[in-house]
Parts: sequence; C-alpha cells; structure tokens
Amino acid sequence: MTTQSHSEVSPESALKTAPGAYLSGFGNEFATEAVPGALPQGQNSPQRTPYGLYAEQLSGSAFTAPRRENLRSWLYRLRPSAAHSAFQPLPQGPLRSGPFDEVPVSPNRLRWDPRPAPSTPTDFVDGLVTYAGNGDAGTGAGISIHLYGANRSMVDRVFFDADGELLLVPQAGRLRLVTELGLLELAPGEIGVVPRGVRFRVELPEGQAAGYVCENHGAHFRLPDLGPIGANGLANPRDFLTPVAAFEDVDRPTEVVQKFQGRLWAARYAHSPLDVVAWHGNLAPYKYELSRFNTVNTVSFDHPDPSIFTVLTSPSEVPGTANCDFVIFPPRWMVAEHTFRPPWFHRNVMSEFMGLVHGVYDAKAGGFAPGGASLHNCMSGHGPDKASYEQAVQADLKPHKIKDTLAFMFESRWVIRPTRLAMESPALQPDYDACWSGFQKAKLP
Ligand SMILES: O=C(O)Cc1cc(O)ccc1O
Ligand SMILES: [Fe+2]
Repeated sequence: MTTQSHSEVSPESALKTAPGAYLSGFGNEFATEAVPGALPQGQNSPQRTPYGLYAEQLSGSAFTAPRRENLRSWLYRLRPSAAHSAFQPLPQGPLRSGPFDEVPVSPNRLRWDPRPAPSTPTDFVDGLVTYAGNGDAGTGAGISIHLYGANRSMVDRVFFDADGELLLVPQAGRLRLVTELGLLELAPGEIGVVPRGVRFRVELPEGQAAGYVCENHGAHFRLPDLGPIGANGLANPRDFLTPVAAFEDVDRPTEVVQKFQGRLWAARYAHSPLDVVAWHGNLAPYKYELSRFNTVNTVSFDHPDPSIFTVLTSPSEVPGTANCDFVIFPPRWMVAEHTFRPPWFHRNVMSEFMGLVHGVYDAKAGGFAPGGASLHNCMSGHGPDKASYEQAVQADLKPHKIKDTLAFMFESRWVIRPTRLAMESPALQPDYDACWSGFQKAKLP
C-alpha cells in the first residue's frame, strides 16, 4: 500500500499528491490512500468509514463477468458522486459515436494531413474531433477514433466517458490528467488509458497539446497472449503505471461533462468530484512508456505480421479477431537478409487506422506526417509507396537501425467508417492514391 502526506499540494491544481508517484503492474489489485488510515481494512463497505468518507464501487465489467474479465474498484471520497443536478445536453460539436452512418463508407484509401492547432481557446474536451469508428457505443462493440488539439487547460471542468475507455496517444505537448484515482502525466511517446466512467481534468503544462484517442466501446484493453514468444516480451506488465491516490478538496462549482451515447451532457457539482482520498481495486487509469516495448522481430528473413507489435488488445467474441489492437512501429534494428524490409503490399480483412507520433514511417517516404492519419479499410490494397519501394529493393542489406520514429495503428475486425467531418476536411489528401502509381510492370523472361 502506498500512503502520502496530505500536505504536498501541487501548485497548478489543489491536488494533494506526490507528483510522479505510480504503482507498477498491469491489471493488478492495487490499494492506495492519500491520507493515512483512509482505506477501510478487511471490508469494502463498513458501517462507518474512516473519516466519514463515502464508499462507492465503480465497475468496469458485469458483476458476474469471469474473474479474468472482472474489473472494479472501491473509491472512498469526500462526497458521494451521486450529489449533482440533472445533466443537460451540450451542443454536439465535432464528436461522434457509432453507428457511423453520416456518410456512405468509402472503400478508398484515405490519408489526412495534421490538423492545424486550434485558433480559439480550446480545452481537451472541446478539442476532440471524431475521424472514424465502428460498432455502436450502445451495444458495447467497436471503437471511435478521435484526434484532439487543445491550447488551454480545463478549469473547474471535469470529463468522463460513459461510452468506453479512452486510450490516449499524445503526439505533441504533455498532458496532465488529474483523475479521480490520481495523477497521470503523459508525454508524447507514452500512452494512457482512462477507464470508462473515471472522471478527469486535462491540464496542459506546455500550453498546447495534440494527439489521438481510441475510444474503446468493447472489451477492455489487455496485454496480448505471447504464444511461442514465451513468458516475457512485447509490453511487459511491470512497465504499466497506475497513479497513487490523490484528491483535491475544492468547494468551487465544477462542470462535469460526460459523453453518453455519443453526445455530451453537463451537470453542475458544488465541488470538485476529484475527491477520492483512497481506493483499491483493479479498475484504474494507467500509462505506458512505449520505448519500454520489447520489440520482437525477424533475425533471419521476411518479417512477421505486424501483430508482433501489439501493445494492447481488446478482444471480440471471435478468438484472435480483435475489436481493436493497438499496435506500434517503434525504433528497431532491421537485419533481415535477402528481404524486402518495409511493410509489403497487402490486402487485409482487418481494417487499419494509422497515426504518427514522430519521425518517418518506413512504408511512406512522403505524405504521412506526424499528427496526420491514414485509413486502409478491409481489402484495400496498400503498402509501400513508390519511393519507399524503389529505395528498399535497391538497399544494401546491412544491419540498419530504424531510429527516431513512432507510428501506430488501431486495427479492428470491423470496417472503420469515417465521419462526414473527416471526409469533408481540408486535411483529407485528394491525391493519396498517386503514391502507388507509376510502378514498373514486372518483366517476364
Ligand atoms: O499498413 C501498414 O503499413 C501496416 C502494416 C505493416 C506491415 O509490415 C504489414 C502489414 C501491415 O498492415
Ligand atoms: Fe496495412
């Protein structure tokens, strides 16, 4: 158990915590208290809790889900989170959820330039723009893919997502997520996951930030099985970090915004709801530094399918066929002999949405910029652009390190359907197909 002093107050918010204090491990049963003695011992719901804190169970799975799937935490807070007025609808803005049927889904390969930074004051919630998705938040399947661009911290405003867990992939600017369960600080190169329903405020220590969000409506993200890789490798459990308990005791009115069935709703609280003094359980936010990924790949010839780069997976009910895989293309040595080393041409049944945190992706010599995105849906032919292809077939196959790059993919068993906003965005590249034109015909003897 971790305990902390009540007196360490971060200057930016009234959060009582030791900054950067995390508990390590994936999916562990954690127990943490920001005030000594706040966590009840031996039971979850005593008649009288320590200090009169309010006990609340937050569940992330059905009560009766198998143990492996079962997620819940017990929160001990200054006030019940039930104490609020009615939620009122907010304007819809550019946020969407499934069913994604605003525009006919295109079979074309699509690619977007980075979004320009917002020109008006925009916080994380206002800065979320939905590009694509599948499934339906209401039926617990599929994903929604958003990009965010923000230039101000949320102030007296807190967000939670009733439609799914949020996988955040920062691309520019650090994020400080002040969550009900503690402080999660994220920088580009790291990812964070906030469970469904967990309230949080996003502060921007650098004044601006941009990145990607996968909102997962399906089974929660977990580590993939390793099969013949063995007991270690890829993302190792101990590198996942969950914040220790931290709370703020703030009596200013706070707007709590929730995303519920694709729409935003807001309610007033008389106080900050980030007032959880202690908690225990296995449902909590976590972060992961992607440079910790233990990359496994060929030491002979060819390269395995990119599933070898899976960081987290959200399974569907069909074995091995994910609702969503989060896959990265990290820096790594290329040593394959007599091999075309970049991604080959392929047409896949799974659909692929890609983003780039920094650097250059080895299948695209141009046009795929950090902060941009691409979408290759079920059965669409894609792979190296002409420039990458020509370079790779001529390359001297010495061991070569792919450095200073970080691309990623949200891959799904269901077609990823773009929104109207994405299809009508000026950032949508009209000439993406051209990167595969002009290939020389193969010459038969
Ligand atoms: O489309 C992509 O660039 C991702 C990808 C990489 C690879 O090496 C094989 C298949 C695949 O979808
Ligand atoms: Fe692909």
